[in-house]
Amino acid sequence: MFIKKYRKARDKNTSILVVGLDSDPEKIKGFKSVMEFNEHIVKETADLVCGYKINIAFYEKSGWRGYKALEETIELIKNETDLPIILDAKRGDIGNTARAYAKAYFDKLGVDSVTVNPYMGRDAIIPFLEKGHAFVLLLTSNESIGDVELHVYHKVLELAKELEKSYPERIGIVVGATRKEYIGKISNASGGLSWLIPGIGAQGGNPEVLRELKGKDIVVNVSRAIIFAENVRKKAEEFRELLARQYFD
Ligand SMILES: O=C(O)c1cc(=O)[nH]c(=O)n1[C@@H]1O[C@H](COP(=O)(O)O)[C@@H](O)[C@H]1O
Repeated sequence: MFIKKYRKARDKNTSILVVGLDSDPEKIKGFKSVMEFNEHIVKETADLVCGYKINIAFYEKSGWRGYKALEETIELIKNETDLPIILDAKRGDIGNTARAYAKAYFDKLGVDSVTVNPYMGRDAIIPFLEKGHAFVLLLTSNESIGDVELHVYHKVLELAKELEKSYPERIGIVVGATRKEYIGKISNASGGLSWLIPGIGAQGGNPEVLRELKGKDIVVNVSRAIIFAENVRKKAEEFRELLARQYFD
C-alpha cells in the first residue's frame, strides 16, 4: 500500500524527496538506453528518497520500446528497493475506461499510486482508489491555473475529502510549490489527504512552502534538476537536505 511504503521510506531515509524519472531519451547522454540511465539514477539515489515518480509521457514518446523501458524500470525499483512508485499519468475518464486504466497501472505495471485528473468527477477517480492510491490534481505548478483550476480547486478539495471517508489513506492532492500564496489555506482544509508537490528545481518553486505542511504525508518531486545533473547523487543529497530542513526541523 502506497502510504505505508511511503511512511516507512520517509522515516528510514529522513527524506520527503521523490526523484522524478522523467527520462527523456533525447536528453540522456552517455548511456546506451533509458533503462541503463534509470538503473544509474536508482542506484545513486535509493537511500536518499521516499519514492520515485515516473512520468509516462517520456516513455510513451518512444512507442512500445518506451513502454518496455517503463515496465523494466518499475521491475527494477521493485526488485532492488522497498520504495513506492507513483505513475504520473494524469488520467481522467468515464468509469468503464478509468477501470481499464486502473487495471493497467495497478495490476499489470504494479505501481503504488497514480496521478488523476479530477475534472470528470468521482467516476473518474474511484476506480483508482479501489485498487490503490491516487493523487488528484488540485492546483498545479504551471502558469495557466487561472483558466480553470482557480475557479474549481475548492470543489476538488471538497470531493477529495469526501472520497477520503470511504477510501482512507488512498487519496491525495497535487499542489505545485509555485503556489505559495494558497498552500496555507489548502493545508488547513486538507485533513488527512496526502500531498504531491512538484515544481521545486527546474520550475523555481519555493521550498519554504513545506513549513506549512509539517506532520502531513507529503512527497516533493524533483525531476530534471536531479536526473540531468552532472553529479546525480550530490544533487539528490542537496535537495534531500533542503527539503528535510523545512519539513523535519
Ligand atoms: O502531477 C505532477 O507530477 C505535476 C503536477 C504539476 O502541477 N506540475 C508538474 O510539474 N508535475 C510534474 O512534475 C514533474 C516536474 O518535473 P521538473 O520540473 O523537471 O522537476 C513533471 O513530471 C511534471 O509533469
